[in-house]
Amino acid sequence: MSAGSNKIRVYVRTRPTPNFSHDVLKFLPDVKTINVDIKKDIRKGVVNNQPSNWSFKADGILHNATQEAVHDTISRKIISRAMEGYNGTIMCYGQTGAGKTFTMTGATESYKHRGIIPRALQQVFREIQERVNQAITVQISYLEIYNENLYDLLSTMPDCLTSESQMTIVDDPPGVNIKGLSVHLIHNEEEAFNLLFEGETNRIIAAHALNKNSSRSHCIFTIYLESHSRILSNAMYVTSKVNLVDLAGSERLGKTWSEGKILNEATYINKSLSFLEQTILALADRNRQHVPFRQSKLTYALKDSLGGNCTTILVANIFGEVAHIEETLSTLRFASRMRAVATKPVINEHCDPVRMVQKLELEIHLLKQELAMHDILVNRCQITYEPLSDSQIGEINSQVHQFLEGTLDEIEIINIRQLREVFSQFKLVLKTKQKKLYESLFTSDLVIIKREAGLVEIEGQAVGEVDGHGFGIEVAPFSSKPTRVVSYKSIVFSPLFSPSPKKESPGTPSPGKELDSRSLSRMQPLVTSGKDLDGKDTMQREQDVLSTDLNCPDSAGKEEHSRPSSPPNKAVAFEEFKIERGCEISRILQENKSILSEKKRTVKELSLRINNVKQEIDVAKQELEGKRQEREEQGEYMNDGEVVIDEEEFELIVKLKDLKSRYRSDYDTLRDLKSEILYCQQLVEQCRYRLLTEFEIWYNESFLIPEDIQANLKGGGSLRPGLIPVNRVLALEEDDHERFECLQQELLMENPDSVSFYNAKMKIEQRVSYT
Ligand SMILES: Nc1ncnc2c1ncn2[C@@H]1O[C@H](COP(=O)(O)OP(=O)(O)OP(=O)(O)O)[C@@H](O)[C@H]1O
Repeated sequence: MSAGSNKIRVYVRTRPTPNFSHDVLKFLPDVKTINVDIKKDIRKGVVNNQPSNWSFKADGILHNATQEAVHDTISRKIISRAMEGYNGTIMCYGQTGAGKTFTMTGATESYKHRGIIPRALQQVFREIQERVNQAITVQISYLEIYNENLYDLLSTMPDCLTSESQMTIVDDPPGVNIKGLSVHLIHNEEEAFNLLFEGETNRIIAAHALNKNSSRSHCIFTIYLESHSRILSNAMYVTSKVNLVDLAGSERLGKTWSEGKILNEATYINKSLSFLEQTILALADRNRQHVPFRQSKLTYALKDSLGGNCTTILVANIFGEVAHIEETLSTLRFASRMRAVATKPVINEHCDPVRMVQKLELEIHLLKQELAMHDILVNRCQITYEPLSDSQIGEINSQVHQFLEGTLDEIEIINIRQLREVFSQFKLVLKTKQKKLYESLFTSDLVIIKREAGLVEIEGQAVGEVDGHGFGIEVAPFSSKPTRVVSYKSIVFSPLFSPSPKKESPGTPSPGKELDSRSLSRMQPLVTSGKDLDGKDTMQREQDVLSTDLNCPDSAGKEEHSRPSSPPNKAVAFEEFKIERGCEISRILQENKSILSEKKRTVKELSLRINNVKQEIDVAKQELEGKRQEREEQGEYMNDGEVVIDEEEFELIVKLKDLKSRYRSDYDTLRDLKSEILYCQQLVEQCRYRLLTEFEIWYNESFLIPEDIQANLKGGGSLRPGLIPVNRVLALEEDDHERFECLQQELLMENPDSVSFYNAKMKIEQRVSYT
């Protein structure tokens, strides 16, 4: 959180003196402007043409101000903001003896004259008491920079383990830290003051002419604050640090009459202050890319405070006597430059990982309770929400496979975790399939493609074979299939009820498969089981054929002809039969044969086409394999884990897919056509059988069975055609005929339903006897 961009604020504080030069230093009524008017005779050695009037701007002038006023004006607000997470820095700059230490620390022997540090510490603990909703911890450290060396002013404390040599300045974003500097946790004012005074005692002080207690070093007293909310259970907390800096006095070496060690110190002090000034100049110059913080320990240690994310205030301590006007001018110039430096205070907010985990755990616990209550209300008590075990994941994997195979209708979703796992398993299956499919494009085995597509595996078979049943294109000729060869001589009588074709016979179209209805409708079955193709039942069609025969114009005439003394040649009679009495059956047979041969021709053409496609597939696969090898030899391009192929290879893959699609389509057509052919063959056979049977009946009746017996077989007679075996009928004497008639009547009386049974039995016997 940023509080916006600010400039370093500057306050001028004067050391009270009865000899204050009001003529030279004039504070304007706005209490922000200082005019310096130096009379030429005051500035000895100054060239006359140099300016002798200056005007300096400050954010406030604390002339003869009390310690309390100084604290109220300068440090109170910084401490308050530090409690909220903003860093703050207060620096005292000025010539030696101008009152820097007095401002910062104050007179340690006088409570009334205590400086900013003790007052800040007091304010911190008072605010802690007031901020009951915050748990604030306070720590302090006290660093001294003397002759470019770092010293821990609190290292003499019992709990301090740091030695001087271990301290280094570390630029550790977002701030600078003094590694090795002891930081002390304090719980109240008293502990804080103890440490302050301890530090003051350890401060290196060397007396010189201007200040008998002159501090010859830069001191940084730091207060560290960390604030957590007592109300909110969130894991956010703020930290801040307040640097209270008492710089060593700027001085003119000649003026302080320093010599020896003191002179050496003064050199260091002036050097570091000079670097501080250069740093300030660099910070104030917006065009400067580099700010030389590291050229002195002081600037490096104050890197955060100078132009960082910190509220910074400079106290320009001046000693307003005429004798110190040059130092005063120098201090005011420095202060003016400081006012040009921008700072950007930012709240230091952090997240406590431990508290965050605790908070989230608590929230999870509460949500689980809510969920459990919800499940009880909707009768889902058996549901658990723990992470899935390996066996549960395995079960989900199995369910997904069953679902995809169709053996499982649906996967019951019980919770989000399970749902996510289901999707994950689907993804896994999909990726595996994709990988296999891709690989299959480069294999020479067509079988893998068919398996992926859910088609029948035809590995090791000739093209056109189905499941190894030897249904080969141009491989297994139809003639090799068992066909019923009906001998002209073997059939002598037509059964009223011929055996029905088996429903599941190879030649019968499989259920759900539509045959070529146009060509099949032209096929004319003579005998089928139940209903035939045009909806007539078997008995009806049988009667139609018989009636066709009876209606034949020549047949009636033939009956009128006188019977020849000896039976004619059967072959000649058969040819005659086909033209006359059996003309209709013969015509149907010829039509069926013609349809059959047409379908066989189509099969032949289709087989040739399939073989050609197969050859094209083989060629395409060879080319694709060549491309793949070439790609592997030249090194493969990868993109997101996928192999990149060139356009030619892609076109080959597409072509191969197209050819395989055509192959599958033609293959399916061929399979259906083969079923139709087998069915047609059955019809042709049935037709042929019927023709021969009818001929035998006609031939027997016309030339072999005596006429008196035939009279009994006709309508109104006691015997019906086919009821009695011909050989037996022919062998019966008159009495036997009567007895047989009686026996038959008895049997029919006893069991009328036995007619069909005896009828069929007799026909078989008749056929055997004629054979
Ligand atoms: N505002 C003041 N009111 C009363 N006495 C003061 C004030 N400012 C300074 N003094 C006195 O002036 C003397 C010098 O002050 P101080 O030690 O604070 O100067 P300094 O700037 O810190 O000098 P140095 O840089 O040498 O340490 C001290 O004895 C101090 O008590």
